[in-house]
Amino acid sequence: MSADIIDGKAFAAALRARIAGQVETFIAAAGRPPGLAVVLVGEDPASAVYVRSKHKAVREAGMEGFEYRFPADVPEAELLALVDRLNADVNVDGILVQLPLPAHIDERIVTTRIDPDKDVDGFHPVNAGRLATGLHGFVPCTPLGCLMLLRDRLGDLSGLDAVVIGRSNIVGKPMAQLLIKESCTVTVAHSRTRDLSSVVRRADIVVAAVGRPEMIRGEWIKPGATVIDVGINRTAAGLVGDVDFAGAASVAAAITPVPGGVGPMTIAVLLRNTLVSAHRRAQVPFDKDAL
Ligand SMILES: Nc1nc(=O)c2c([nH]1)NC[C@@H]1CN(c3ccc(C(=O)N[C@@H](CCC(=O)O)C(=O)O)cc3)C=[N+]21
Ligand SMILES: [Mg+2]
Repeated sequence: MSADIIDGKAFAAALRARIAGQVETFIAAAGRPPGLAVVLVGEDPASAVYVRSKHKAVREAGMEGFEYRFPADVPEAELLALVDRLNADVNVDGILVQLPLPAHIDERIVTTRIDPDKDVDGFHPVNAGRLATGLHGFVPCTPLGCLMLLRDRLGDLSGLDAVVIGRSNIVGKPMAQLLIKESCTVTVAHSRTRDLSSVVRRADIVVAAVGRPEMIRGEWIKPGATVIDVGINRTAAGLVGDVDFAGAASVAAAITPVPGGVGPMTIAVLLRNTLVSAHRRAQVPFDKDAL
C-alpha cells in the first residue's frame, strides 16, 4: 500500500471542535443556541444509529437538538403538519427528516415542504437550484464534506479531471456542481456508462457514490489520483466502500477509508450548515469560510 489514508474522522473532529467554539460565540450574541430538529419515521436500525450519532454530535457542539419519532405507519399529513410547525418555530434553525421514508410517504413532498432556509440537508429543489446557479444556499452535507477533504489535500482543484460515479440528487449531482465551481473538468458516470474503467482511468479525482460494494477496481485508478469513497455497504465481510480499497490504495496518492472517511464528515457538515443557518436567521455576522 502506498496511498496516504485521508483521515475523515480526525478532520471531522477538528471541524466539530471549531464549530463548538463558534456556537459559544453565537449563544453570547443571540441569547439562544443553534437548534436542529431531526425527524425519524419507523424502526430502521441503520437510521436509528445515524440519528443517535447526529444527536450526540449536536449536543457535543453545544447546540440544541429536537428529536421527533413516528411509527412506520404515520400518515403523511401528520409528518407534514410537524414540518409546518418546525418551519414556524423560531428556535429551530435546521430541519432534517431522515431518509429513506416508508413507501406510503412521498419523500419529494416532505422534502419540498421544509423551509429552504432551514433545509440544512440541502435536499430542497430551491437549494439544488441555488447550488446550480451560484446563489447562497445549503449544500448537501456529504458532497460538501468530500469537497472539504479534497481541498485540504489538494488545495486548488482548478483544471483537474474529476469523475463522479453516481448521479443521485443527494451526492452525485451536487458533488458534480461543487467540482464544476472549483473549475475541475467533471465527468458524471453511472450504471449506463460505457467502458467505466477508461473513464475512471483519466481522473485525478475519483468520487465513488454508486452504492455497490467494491465496484470501482484498483486497476482502474490512475497512479497518483485522489480517491473519495462515499459508499457504506454492509456485507458479510463487514462495512466496505464502493471502491476496492486495497487495490486502489496501491496506486492512488490518497484515499478515504470506510468507515472513518466520508461518513464522519457528513455529520460535521450538518452541524456546520446548522451553525450557518442560525447566524443567518438571527442576523449575527459570521465568516463561514473561516471555519
Ligand atoms: N435526511 C437525511 N440526511 C442525511 O444526511 C442522511 C439521511 N437522511 N439518511 C441516511 C444517510 C446516511 N448518513 C450518514 C451519516 C453519517 C455516517 C457516518 O458517520 N459513518 C461512519 C460510521 C459508519 C457505520 O458504522 O455505520 C463512518 O463512515 O465512519 C454515515 C452515513 C446520513 N444520511
Ligand atoms: Mg446510479
